[in-house]
Amino acid sequence: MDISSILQGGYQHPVSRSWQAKQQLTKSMLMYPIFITDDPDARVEVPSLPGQCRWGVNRLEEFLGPLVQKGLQSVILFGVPLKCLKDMRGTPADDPNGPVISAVKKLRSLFPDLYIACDVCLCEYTDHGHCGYLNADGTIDNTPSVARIAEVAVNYAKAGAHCVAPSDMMDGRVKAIKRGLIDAGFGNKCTLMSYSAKFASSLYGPFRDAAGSAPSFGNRKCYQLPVAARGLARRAILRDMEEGADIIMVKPALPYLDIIADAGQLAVDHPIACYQVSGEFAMVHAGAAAGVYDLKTMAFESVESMVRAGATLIMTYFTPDFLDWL
Ligand SMILES: NCC[C@H](CC(=O)O)[C@@H](CN)CCC(=O)O
Ligand SMILES: [Zn+2]
Repeated sequence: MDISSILQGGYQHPVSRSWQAKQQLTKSMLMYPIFITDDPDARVEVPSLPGQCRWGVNRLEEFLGPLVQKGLQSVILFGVPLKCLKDMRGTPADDPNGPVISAVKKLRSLFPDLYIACDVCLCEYTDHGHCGYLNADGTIDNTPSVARIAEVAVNYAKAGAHCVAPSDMMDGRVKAIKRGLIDAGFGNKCTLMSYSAKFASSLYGPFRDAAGSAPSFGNRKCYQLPVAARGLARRAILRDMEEGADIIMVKPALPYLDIIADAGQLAVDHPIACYQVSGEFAMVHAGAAAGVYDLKTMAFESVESMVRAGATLIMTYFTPDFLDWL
């Protein structure tokens, strides 16, 4: 046999196999999405998201303390207000006493080294459940939506967030947020992580259950990207880079590894993030429960594919598990 035919000698041992990955998954690459509700003492399990809960601010130390001890380095907050009065502009989004701003302040004091990102969107706070303002005909009214998203982002930065992450997909929101952060004196203090290539995926269901954020009518196909739209994703990534995004995110992740790879080539000097969304997480659990594969093995296989595609920051609900497994 020709010498060039022999590859197995390079990975016959677990140690030499570990060297074959260009980048290893590490704890610092994991950002944990967490749900904060407006009952301060709540701990409410989310049936469609195995092991995940909606937490009240008074329970955050009990929830995150052990994870911080195991090496948790970053979280991204999602507000789940159940007692607020939702309206067409998403007024509760930046309520100074609301779940997100209260949690940012609490976490900053509890865990000074924890990196705190805030998802910025209106869908959890609008009475219609869309991510922006609506025109009378039900279409997105982009300009006022962008102004409101920027206002919410700046208020999260003022509350102490290290990062704001607009998941709304309104056109031009990155530039508006960046301008707002600069004008408020946070341009050099708060990271802007943009959900640049975010697709109108069918994999958001469990999240919408958890957050109560499903649109009351229609869908998000006029502002989230068409699932087959590689060109639009590339254009959105380039646009957000130009508008001042510090981190570029692709979402969902596993069905979009090609987009993650594209992002790494287009935004070669930016960190590339990806979000293993709720439906992906539920799928991995469902397959394991059905006996198709071992849960831990599949969790690693799915997330390591995102690392291989070029992601250096991964939002995943498996974060607590990986803190034990890594
Ligand atoms: N701002 C929209 C929320 C959005 C998807 C959606 O409901 O359209 C995601 C949160 N950023 C869902 C994330 C997930 O499914 O885990
Ligand atoms: Zn939204």
